Amino acid sequence: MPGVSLEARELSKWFGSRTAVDSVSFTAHDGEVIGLLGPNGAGKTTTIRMLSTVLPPTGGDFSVAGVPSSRPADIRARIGVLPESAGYPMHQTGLEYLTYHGRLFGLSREDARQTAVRLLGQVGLADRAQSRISTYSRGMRQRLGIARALVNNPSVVFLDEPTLGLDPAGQREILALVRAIAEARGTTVVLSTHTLPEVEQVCSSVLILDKGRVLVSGSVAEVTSTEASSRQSGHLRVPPDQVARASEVLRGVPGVSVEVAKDVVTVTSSDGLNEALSAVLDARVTVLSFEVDGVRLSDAFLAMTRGGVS
Ligand SMILES: Nc1ncnc2c1ncn2[C@@H]1O[C@H](COP(=O)(O)OP(=O)(O)OP(=O)(O)O)[C@@H](O)[C@H]1O
Repeated sequence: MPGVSLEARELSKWFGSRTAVDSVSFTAHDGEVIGLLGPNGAGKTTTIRMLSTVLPPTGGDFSVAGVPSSRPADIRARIGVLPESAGYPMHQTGLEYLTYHGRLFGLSREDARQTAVRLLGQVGLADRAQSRISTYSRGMRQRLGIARALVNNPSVVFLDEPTLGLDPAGQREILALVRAIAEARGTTVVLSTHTLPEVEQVCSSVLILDKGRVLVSGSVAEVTSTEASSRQSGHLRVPPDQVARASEVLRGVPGVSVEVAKDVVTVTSSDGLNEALSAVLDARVTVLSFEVDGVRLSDAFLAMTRGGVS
């Protein structure tokens, strides 16, 4: 069983009378990629800023690799951060930049340089090590930022919207990198995003925030199955001359809503679809096919935040 790398207990932050984060609790393990998901203003960045010791919590506490939040300097030695909008010294090369940060963490000149070379290789920037950062694309700068977050070999890495503003290829590269960091190094990655498919692709667990509160947390599979059990849709294909009969029968089943497009009848029910299908068969309608939708995390998220996502 992997060890606990991050534990937040009732973490809260108020700005004046505004509650940005409200009693957030969760646990993350070594090698886990945990997605912080939520609409604008949900409290994702504030949560990351507290966990990375930039902002003191108003209430609650947390620990990183067993180090309590009352020791922020020791926590900073064990974490890496890619902030939402990271700035870079454009005149430096990638190699100089990472070497400098290695030195800040107390590495010798030679160790810092070796670490920088290794990390540049890991993030796919080996061939641009000697180029000035000003010549890097946005995706390359994000990868450099991730390399910087790994300089001190952290237990936990926080990535605040790492794919924001990247094209699909750039997004894919970052997500592959996130996966590699968690798998190869056993690092815990906390990744905040608005982009739902991103969580489905790369995260093992998810924390959905809305208005500062945790709406739901758990593995991606658990969160989607919670939603799946509460609402299900299926697509019924029948011969064209039986579509009207099928939809009439289905409209008579309690709790079922029906939409018809050509010869496909889409059935949605909060009580499962067995009763709807039985009613159609009892009415001797010929069923050519019946396909139940898989519920995606995006459906769960949209249902839970009532559409509050861009
Ligand atoms: N320094 C601050 N002073 C006052 N209010 C703040 C401050 N920082 C954040 N807030 C408020 O806290 C709430 C949560 O903001 P936060 O930036 O954490 O959300 P978010 O989920 O990261 O949003 P986004 O996806 O837009 O980045 C918002 O209502 C925001 O206006």
